[in-house]
Amino acid sequence: MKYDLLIKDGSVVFRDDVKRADIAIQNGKIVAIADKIEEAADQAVDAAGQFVMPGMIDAHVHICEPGRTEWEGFETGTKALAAGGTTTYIDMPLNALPATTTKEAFALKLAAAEGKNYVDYAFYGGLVPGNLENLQELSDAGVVAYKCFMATCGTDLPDDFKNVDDYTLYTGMKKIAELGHMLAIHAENAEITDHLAQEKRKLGKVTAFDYVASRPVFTEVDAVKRALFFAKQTGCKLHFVHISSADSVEEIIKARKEGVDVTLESCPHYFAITTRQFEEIGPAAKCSPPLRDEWEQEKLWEALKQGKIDMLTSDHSPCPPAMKHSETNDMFEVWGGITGCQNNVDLMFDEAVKKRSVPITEFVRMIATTPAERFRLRAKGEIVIAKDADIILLDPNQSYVVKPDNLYYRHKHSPYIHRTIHCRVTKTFVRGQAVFDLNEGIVGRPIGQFIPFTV
Ligand SMILES: NC(=O)NC(NC(N)=O)C(=O)[O-]
Ligand SMILES: [Zn+2]
Ligand SMILES: [Zn+2]
Repeated sequence: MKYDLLIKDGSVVFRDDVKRADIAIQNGKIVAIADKIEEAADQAVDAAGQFVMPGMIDAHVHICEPGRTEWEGFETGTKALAAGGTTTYIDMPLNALPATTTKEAFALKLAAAEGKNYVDYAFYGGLVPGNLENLQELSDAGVVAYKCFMATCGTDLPDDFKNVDDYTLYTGMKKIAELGHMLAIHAENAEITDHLAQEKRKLGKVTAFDYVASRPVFTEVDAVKRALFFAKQTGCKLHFVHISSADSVEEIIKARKEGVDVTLESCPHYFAITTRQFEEIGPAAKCSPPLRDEWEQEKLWEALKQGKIDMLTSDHSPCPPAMKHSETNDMFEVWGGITGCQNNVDLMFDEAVKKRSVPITEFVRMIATTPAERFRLRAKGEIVIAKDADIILLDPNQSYVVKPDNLYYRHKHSPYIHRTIHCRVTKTFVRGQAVFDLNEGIVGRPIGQFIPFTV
């Protein structure tokens, strides 16, 4: 038997342990795992001294194509994902035009994505006021889940995404439950955050600290609690995106114990950047919910160490540089969204595994295994026989400084520029094919495939 690819001598991260092993790949699948595999292969990769793990499944990415490809397109966005160690991503239904809220918009997304992706991908559909009748057709088209905003969205063209009113949230959950689907929620109280922002701006209070103060933790907790209450009424399965506070985590876990089928994600920036650092970095670090102070961040780290964070996602929400600039230094004016997906695996490995001794199996659970299970990407998320060979190599001892030149994004701004990261993704394989190699950069063709979802 001649294999297509052998990955030899690495420290392989399995579900429950890390073991030195060889991995054989044939036709894009993992076909053998053993201490030593002696058979021949077309290609052999020496992974000695490196961790071999499943590629990240980034369940929260905003590719802005079609319609706003000048913000970020499939090609540039997925090169960045591949270079950062992501092998599958789920695209959010907003920032492209039109927003993915009808089957027609879904078809436009699918067509625009064809032949441009370096990693595999699935799509979210949107729940917005007025599209209840479109939820079934989006399910039929293959969306992996639905997404809604309880906060006000940052874009406002006619074809853009709109946040839900209570009626839409409630009836949407009922319908999504009937469809056997899941609703993902951006949970912040729109009315309070909008009014606090207006108050601040009226007083000329427009710094990073003022922006953060306009979106206090309780506005996230409030939205989380209300959504959980609606979930209890409707039986809808929920997933909370980009949770920024330990208080929200606790509410979600409490509801889970009470029987709600609910998960949550958080993002590297909530663990790696504080409000004070946001003030120093400037608009590149603006996002919503905002980056929290040291005390809140420490509580979130505690939650992570206790295994309460189901998954990590990038919330890669890019924009052109002009939108991250304000003539009057008004933090409310600039785009809220972080360009960061390329550094997520190594940054979080550095912060969690290296600096805070989080077990590497826990890290892999958060970046790959749980997202695969929750979004039912059945061929993905784990190094076991018969799964797709979506595999990355990570060198735990290679430090580097993030520089614009290394970034594949359409626009090379990111809050992590100038940051030293003490480990590095060195190779990325999607279904056994190399898409990134540290020495050569992006390699091969855009081989990424759409993963249609069936309930
Ligand atoms: N329109 C956006 O991309 N928004 C995103 N922006 C952030 N997180 O700042 C998001 O996920 O809410
Ligand atoms: Zn959001
Ligand atoms: Zn987002």
